[in-house]
Amino acid sequence: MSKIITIKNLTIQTHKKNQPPTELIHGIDLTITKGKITGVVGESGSGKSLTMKAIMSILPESLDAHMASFRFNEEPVDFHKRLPASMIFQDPMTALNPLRTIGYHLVEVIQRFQHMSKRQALKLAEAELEKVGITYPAKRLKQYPHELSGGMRQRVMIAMALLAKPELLIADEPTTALDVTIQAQILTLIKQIQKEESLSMVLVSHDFGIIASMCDEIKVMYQGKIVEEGLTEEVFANPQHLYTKELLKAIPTGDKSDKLYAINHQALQAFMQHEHTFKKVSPTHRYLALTKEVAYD
Ligand SMILES: Nc1ncnc2c1ncn2[C@@H]1O[C@H](COP(=O)(O)OP(=O)(O)OP(=O)(O)O)[C@@H](O)[C@H]1O
Repeated sequence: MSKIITIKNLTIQTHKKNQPPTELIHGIDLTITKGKITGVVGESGSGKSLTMKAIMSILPESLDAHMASFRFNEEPVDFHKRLPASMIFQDPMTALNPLRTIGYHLVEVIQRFQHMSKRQALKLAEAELEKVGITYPAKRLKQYPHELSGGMRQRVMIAMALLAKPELLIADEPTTALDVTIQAQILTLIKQIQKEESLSMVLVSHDFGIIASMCDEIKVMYQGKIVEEGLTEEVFANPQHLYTKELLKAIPTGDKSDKLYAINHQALQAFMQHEHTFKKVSPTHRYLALTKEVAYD
């Protein structure tokens, strides 16, 4: 299967004046398969967002990224260059200007990528809003971000991301801020768009349930490393890394009497302190295994 992204040995560290650097991402190799949805799952702080921002070349200035190589569509590229990729974030409000209408935002993106009059661009914007399931699109174009619901704002973000004609779409916790019903609607929309256009996509979430239901492949991140990766059914049916097993136990079953499962970080910490190497389970499934057998608990 061809890869849209192949990164070798990505390291991200802080660089602050008069302070020793802290390494946040510890030399990961990352591949994203073309035309599929890849899920990146892990708890808050595991490094999911930083890794995605490194792909998009939008890391904050206080951080340095290094990589041994970076390929886009199997071709080497300079990783400081902006790729034909779009990213959707958890909170659409931070990406939308509160003083500008929805129409302004959409026209701005359209005119950045296509030579078109404002009138033509507005027509295209209206059609795009309809495509992402927004009712009364002509009226919405004249409204301001705060006049729309959270779910609708996220639909606008998806429309904006698509109007940039991306070859890769990265959605970073796109539904975390939404309530459950709206969450399901947005996920269905994302899946539908991905299928229709065979778009290459990355979905980032701390929720293994969402990742398992949406994605073709999974990468599990923990403490700045990918600790397990494989096809969804492989990782789900046959988890290998202790952290993956813990995440799977933590998926809520929907049963009200269910107690929230607390991940056993103590055992994990002890485990992670030992030396690791990747071990293959299948050509597509591998995990970070202890180099030597040690008792860690
Ligand atoms: N600008 C920064 N300067 C210093 N440390 C940072 C910076 N941004 C993120 N970090 C740290 O890097 C680690 C990884 O952060 P990252 O945002 O990638 O995590 P995440 O898995 O996406 O979690 P979340 O869902 O909470 O964003 C965290 O420990 C975080 O505190």
